[in-house]
Amino acid sequence: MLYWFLIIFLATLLVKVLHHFIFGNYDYWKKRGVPYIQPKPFFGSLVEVALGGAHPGKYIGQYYYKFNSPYFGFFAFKKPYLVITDPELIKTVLIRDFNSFANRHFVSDKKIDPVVSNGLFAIKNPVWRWLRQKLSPFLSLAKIKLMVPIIQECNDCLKDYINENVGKAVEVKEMSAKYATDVIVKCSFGINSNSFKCEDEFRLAGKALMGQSFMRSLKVFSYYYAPKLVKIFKFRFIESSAVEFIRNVFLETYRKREESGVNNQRLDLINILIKMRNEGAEFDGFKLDEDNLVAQALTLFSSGFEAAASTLAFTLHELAVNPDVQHKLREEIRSVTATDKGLCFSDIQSMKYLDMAVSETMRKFPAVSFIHRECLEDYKIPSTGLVIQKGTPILVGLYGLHYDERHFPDAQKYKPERFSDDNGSNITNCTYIPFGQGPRACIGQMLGILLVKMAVTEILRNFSIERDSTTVEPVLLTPFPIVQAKGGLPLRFKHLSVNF
Ligand code: HEM
Repeated sequence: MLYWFLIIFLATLLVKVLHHFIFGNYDYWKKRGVPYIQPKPFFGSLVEVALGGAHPGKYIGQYYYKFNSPYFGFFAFKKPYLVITDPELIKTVLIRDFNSFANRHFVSDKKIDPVVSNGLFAIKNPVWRWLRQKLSPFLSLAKIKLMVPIIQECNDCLKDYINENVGKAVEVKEMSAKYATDVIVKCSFGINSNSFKCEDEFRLAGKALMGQSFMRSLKVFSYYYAPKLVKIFKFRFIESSAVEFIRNVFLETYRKREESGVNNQRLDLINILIKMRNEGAEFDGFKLDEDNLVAQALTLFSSGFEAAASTLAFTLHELAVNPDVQHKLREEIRSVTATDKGLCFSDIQSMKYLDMAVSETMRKFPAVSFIHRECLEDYKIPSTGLVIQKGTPILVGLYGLHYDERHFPDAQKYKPERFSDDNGSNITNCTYIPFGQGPRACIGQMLGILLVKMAVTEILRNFSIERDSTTVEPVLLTPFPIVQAKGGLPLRFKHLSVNF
């Protein structure tokens, strides 16, 4: 009798343990009355994404219409995540109650990746707030204006490159990545990376950062959705070769600059970091030692060039497949800029249609799919009473938000007019957030926009942009976490018959 009792007891225990291992707490959202994406045993709700069958932003985005709720849940393996969809709630999380959500949900483990974890993107509050305040002067409006001549030099290289390739199919994503690399490296470090002239090491480092290999995608996926895999396999977010290259270049430039003395007129990133270090800046045990200096340089480079390149490439694509928009934009550029002169900041700022076109690109193809936050203390949502538990990852999905027909009717269409003075003022707050929102929004927004606008202006002043026979429209996104078009973005450039 005892024997049978023991067997039944052990069998029940085994079933329970197995059930927990496979299904975890998959009733977590149900118990709280939150609609959720049904999980698959063990893997959770993102199996299709993890297996490379769907772009994460588009995959999560499709559920915006399925649930009539200000939020919905999903499971990454067994961990519950909350996606917030209601603009008021997004405003509450990103701005109003920011202190309860100040950190990005992203692995930040100094033992596994000391460089990335100490960079502005990954570092946790309160060190984050202190660091952000210190780095902000590098990307202030006054500094951005001083960067115009530097960007113009990179623009000239871009123009030469297109001139050499007129009439041929040009992969504009790669072209835009070269240009954005040159701009960010020159503005941050004062170095010419010359990506158009040779397969420069900065460009190679960029490719290592943003490549779409299986391993790269797995690492990016794990940093957001499978932190345990990061810990078990000690995944470094960025390839060691890329880190080493940037470290060497950065420190060499840093030391040379330190020896020659800081020129206060030229407050690029290196000079700002030298000043901070000389002032003995330190907060809560966080010091600007060499590793932490390199971390900031690498973070700005890696966060900046891909997003800006993606925005530029998709803008060029949309201009090629919407010739009426291209024509209208060229007319505006023609009316504002002089033929024989470089571009100036006020010209760029004064072009309303240019701003509308770039804004519409960032609505249709936000370079970053999700805004990630982590709940830092149990938090009761005022409007519904749901308590978000401490440690819960919160997502705002830009592909859901920007394609929501209630806010952007005919959302699949490229319509810069959505952002005209008349229409733009009707856009509901926090339904259009390509740079995120609140204190932790993109620090490089002004530089990113400026470099995109200057390139578009220079290209349209000199060339017409046309489809190639291999251009795919509508664009399909690859299933990788980094936003990329399937089959690339091939286009052709022609000289304008009447130059201006
Ligand atoms: C068109 C170009 C760009 C787009 C669309 C873009 C988009 C974004 C987005 C969506 C975020 C997350 C914001 C949030 O969590 O609320 C972000 C963060 C960030 N971006 Fe950008 N970005 C661009 C250009 C740049 C550039 C040029 C730089 C640097 C030179 C840069 C540096 C950063 C950094 C460091 C962060 C983390 C900020 C923090 O946590 O305090 N970005 N960006």
